[in-house]
Formats: sequence, structure tokens, C-alpha cells
Amino acid sequence: MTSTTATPTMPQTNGATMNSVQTNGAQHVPEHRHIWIITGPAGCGKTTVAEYVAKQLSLPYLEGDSFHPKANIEKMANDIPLNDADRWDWLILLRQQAIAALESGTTGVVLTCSALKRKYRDVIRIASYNNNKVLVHFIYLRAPQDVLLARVHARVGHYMKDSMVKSQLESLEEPREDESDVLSVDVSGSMAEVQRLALSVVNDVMAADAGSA
Ligand SMILES: Nc1ncnc2c1ncn2[C@@H]1O[C@H](COP(=O)(O)OP(=O)(O)OP(=O)(O)O)[C@@H](O)[C@H]1O
Ligand SMILES: O=C(O)[C@H](O)[C@@H](O)[C@H](O)[C@H](O)CO
Repeated sequence: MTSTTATPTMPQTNGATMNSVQTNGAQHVPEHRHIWIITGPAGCGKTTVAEYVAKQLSLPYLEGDSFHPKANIEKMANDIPLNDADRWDWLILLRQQAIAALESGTTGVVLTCSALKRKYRDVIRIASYNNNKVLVHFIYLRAPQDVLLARVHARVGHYMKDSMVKSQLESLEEPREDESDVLSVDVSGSMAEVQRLALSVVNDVMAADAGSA
């Protein structure tokens, strides 16, 4: 896992440059297509970060929570944590949706998904197994429990209450060093700082990928 806590120095990028890379005046279409999964427990800022990154890079954005079956939402709204069985089909659906987005011709897609456990991340990783042009990246939004609690508590009109934060953290398997496709971002800072940091992480990966093509 790569850990990123510093303020980014990468320049802001407008959307147009990310779907193709300018190399010595020639238009170069990048070889890889990227699935950017913004992960972490309830309240870490997945939606806030994903919307920003997708907008800045002109990429499609899929809100993972909107693909949960009604039964899952009802469980969570009733303070009942989801279990593995509740999540498998949802994770597979998210993977399919991300692949479908890439097949529509875009060079990347941004997806929010809690992906709390390693085996859940593995379900998404399968997206690249049969297609070596697809790269899967997880942006793990790391926050201490008190920050999560405060953010979920302050949010109004959402099915997920702060009483669920504890179970989210109990389920959470923080990405380990050997998960080299995970980039970790400290989200304790302000919204603008975190958005900028996450974007810089994505830009760094894109730049490295373009350089290696
Ligand atoms: N860096 C930040 N500083 C302060 N507040 C933030 C920050 N990031 C997000 N928030 C706020 O915290 C709340 C949770 O953020 P957000 O909905 O983006 O998280 P999430 O991970 O998508 O949550 P969930 O999965 O529970 O829907 C929102 O009210 C959001 O406005
Ligand atoms: O796997 C899960 O338990 C869920 O995806 C949750 O993480 C929530 O849907 C989300 O965070 C909303 O608050």
C-alpha cells in the first residue's frame, strides 16, 4: 500500500487531458483503462471525493450505494450491519457496471464502494483478470473513528446512522502492504484538502502509466 499524507504538488488537470495524453505534440491514446474505486467505511468521504475526481477528470462516476438491493438499504437503515452474503452480488454488480462503463469508450471510471474487506476488493480485482488493458486502483480514505462519527452524525437524511460506524470499523480490513493497487489518503483534513489530495494521487498514477506506455 502506498500511503499519501502530504499536500499534493501535482498541477490541477482539466478533464480533456486525461482521456488522451499529449506526447511531443502527438495525440497518444493511453493503453490502459482505469477503474478508480474510492473506498472506506461510512462517512469517510467516498461520495465527496468521487464526485470531485470524476468531475475534474471528466470521467463517469458510479455511486456504489445506489446499486445496493433494497433489502440491504433497509438492513442498514435499521442498524443491522450487512454480512458477506448480503454483499457478494452487490460487489459483482459493481464490477460489471465498472467494466460496462469502460466498454462505452471512456478511459476510466470512478466508483464508490466501501470494499471493507480484502476479499471484497478481490472481487473487484477480477475486472483486470481477463483484460490486461484494465487497471484497478483503490483509493482508500483513511479516517479515525471520531472523525467518521462526527461526519456521519452531522449528515442529515441518510439511511446510515452514526450507530453503524462501529460495525463498519469492525468489518474493516485495512489494506495491507502487499495490496499494491491501493493508495491510501488521509482524510482528516478539510474537504477541499482531501479532494485535492485524492486527485493528485490519481494524477500521479495516470502520469506514471502514461510514462510507461
Ligand atoms: N474532508 C471533510 N471534511 C469535513 N466534512 C466532510 C469531509 N468529507 C466529507 N465530509 C462530509 O461528511 C459526510 C460524509 O461524507 P460522504 O457522504 O462523502 O462520505 P461517504 O463515505 O460517501 O459516506 P457513506 O458511504 O456513508 O454515504 C458528508 O456530510 C460530507 O459532506
Ligand atoms: O458495505 C457496506 O456496509 C455498505 O456499503 C456501507 O459501507 C454503506 O452503504 C455506506 O458506507 C453508506 O453509509
